[in-house]
Order: sequence, then C-alpha cells, then structure tokens
Amino acid sequence: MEYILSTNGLTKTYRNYKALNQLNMHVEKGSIYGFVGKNGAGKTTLIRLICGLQKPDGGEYILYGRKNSRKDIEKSRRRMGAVVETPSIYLNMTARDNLKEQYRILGLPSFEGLDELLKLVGLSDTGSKKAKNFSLGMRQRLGIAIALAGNPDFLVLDEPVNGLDPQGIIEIRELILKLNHEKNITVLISSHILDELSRLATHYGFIENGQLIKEISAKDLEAACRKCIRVTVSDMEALARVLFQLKADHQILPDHQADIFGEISISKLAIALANENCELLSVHERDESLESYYVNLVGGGRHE
Ligand SMILES: Nc1ncnc2c1ncn2[C@@H]1O[C@H](COP(=O)(O)OP(=O)(O)OP(=O)(O)O)[C@@H](O)[C@H]1O
Repeated sequence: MEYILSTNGLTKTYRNYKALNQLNMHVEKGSIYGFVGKNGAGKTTLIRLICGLQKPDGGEYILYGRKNSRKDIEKSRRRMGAVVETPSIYLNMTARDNLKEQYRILGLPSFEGLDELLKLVGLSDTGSKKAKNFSLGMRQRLGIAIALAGNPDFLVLDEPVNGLDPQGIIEIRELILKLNHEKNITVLISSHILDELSRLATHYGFIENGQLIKEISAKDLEAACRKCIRVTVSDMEALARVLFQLKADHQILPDHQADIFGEISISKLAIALANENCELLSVHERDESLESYYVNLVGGGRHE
C-alpha cells in the first residue's frame, strides 16, 4: 500500500491538554480521505502539524516517504496544497490577482496554467470583481485554486463546506471529485458533515479526543452498514436471550427495537422468539448511514 501521509503515535499538547494523543492514520495514494470528528476532536491540529504551522511534541508523521524530522521535509510539503480554517485570500483583489500573488509567493517562473486553474474552479468569468464581493462558495473555490497553484498532488481541506449554501456545497463536491478523478489528486477532507462526506470519501478516519478510533474504506463501511436488520419485538428480554443463543452481533435500541449485524436466518429468529412467547412485530433491512455508524462508534460498541 502506498501512503501519501501516515502518522505514528503523533501527539500535540497544548499546556496540559493533548489535542492529538498517539494518533495513527494512513492516507492512501489516490484516495479521498474523510477525516471525521466532533468539534475539538483534533482535526485542525493534525492539519496544522502536517502543513508545518506547528510542531508535534511526540510521535512522527511521514509525508511522501519523508519523516517530519528530516531537514528536507519542505520538499514533501511542496507537493501538498492546503486550505486551513478560512481560505487565505486578499479580499481587495480579483481572483486572477490573488492567484498571481500566490504564483509570486511560490516563486513560479511564469503565470502559465493560471487560466486553466481559474477555469477548473469555475472562476474564469469573475473579471474585475473583487474577492470581497464573492459568495462564500466562490471564496472557498478561490482558496482551493490558491492551494493548487504549485501543482500539488495532495490537497488538504479543513471543513471545506462549512457555512456554504446547498449550491455552494454541490460545487465544492464536484470540484473535489474532478480533482481526484481527472487530476489524480489525493484529498484529505476534515468534516463533521457526514452526509456530505459520504458522497465523496473513499476512506474514513474517525478521530475522537485526539485519537484515531477507526480507519475504514468506504467499501468496507458500506458492507458493514448493509448487513443490518432492524427488528421490533414484544419482549426485549426474550430477544436479548435469543440473540445471545444465536451468537448474533447486535445492538439493543429503545422502543423494543434492535439492530442485528451480519447474516441471520429470519425464520430461525422467528421460531426462537416464538419459543420464548415473544412476537416478532417487524423486520426491516437497514442501510445504516454513515451517521449512525459514527454514533455507534463514538457512543459505545456493539454487543456480541
Ligand atoms: N493554540 C491552541 N491553544 C490551546 N488549545 C488549543 C489550541 N488549538 C487547539 N486547541 C484545543 O485543542 C483541541 C483540538 O482542537 P482542533 O482545532 O484540532 O479541533 P477540531 O477537531 O479541528 O475541531 P473544530 O471542528 O472545532 O475545528 C480543542 O480542544 C482546542 O480547544
């Protein structure tokens, strides 16, 4: 497996507080990695560290095969573009001038590719309009264009759709997919908007209290989510006994319901419940959403 970024016991402490606590994560080449966590979980801290804006105080990260402790880590960082927190744009400048400025900062020899970049992010026809008059979505896209100015093959976006309207969200989504599919850019996106992430991500890393509690591909997550059957019964104690006998991986829910994971024979379940004088009131196959997967993950595990 080729990783663009991996971290090994990465730790960052602010006074006594461990914003990152022995974090281990792996971003595969070519992936769209959804970095999921609540506010304050440590997402931005990880991004600040890999961008070189702050230093870790424990563990390490490896970016394009180079450890962060190496003197030439900047060479790896040059292959990466990032929009951290709010996009750094000059509000009194047009999109084109903002990009020119970034080309100068990067010391690029010419403005070659600038028009293509503006087109790519859908800002070709903004002319003399200054960034201060842009919508939030346009500013976000300009921020992404600036991050792409050095022609990176790894793009890091911190909460890119925060505060955007539905149209703005769609535009950012389409842009990210295009960059990934057509330009082979690996993308790391931090977000807590799970529904949106589920339309993009090929891999997920779930962070909680500075630790990576689960890393899973979208494919495996989908498979795990599909094999869920929600049952409603008349007697929960009987159901718990039966599920224990059947060795079924399950989760008890309120309102006389439970989710059963993995393969299970419904007829066997119904017979076993009938033997316990328990009625099987309903059975639904559930496509467990990313959101409920996440809630299960952070809210305590399943019972076996
Ligand atoms: N410079 C700092 N000094 C002290 N504490 C900090 C600093 N930066 C972050 N923290 C704390 O570290 C924790 C992780 O913050 P971080 O910004 O990484 O979270 P996040 O997952 O990005 O959340 P959000 O979605 O709110 O941005 C938080 O509890 C935050 O208050």
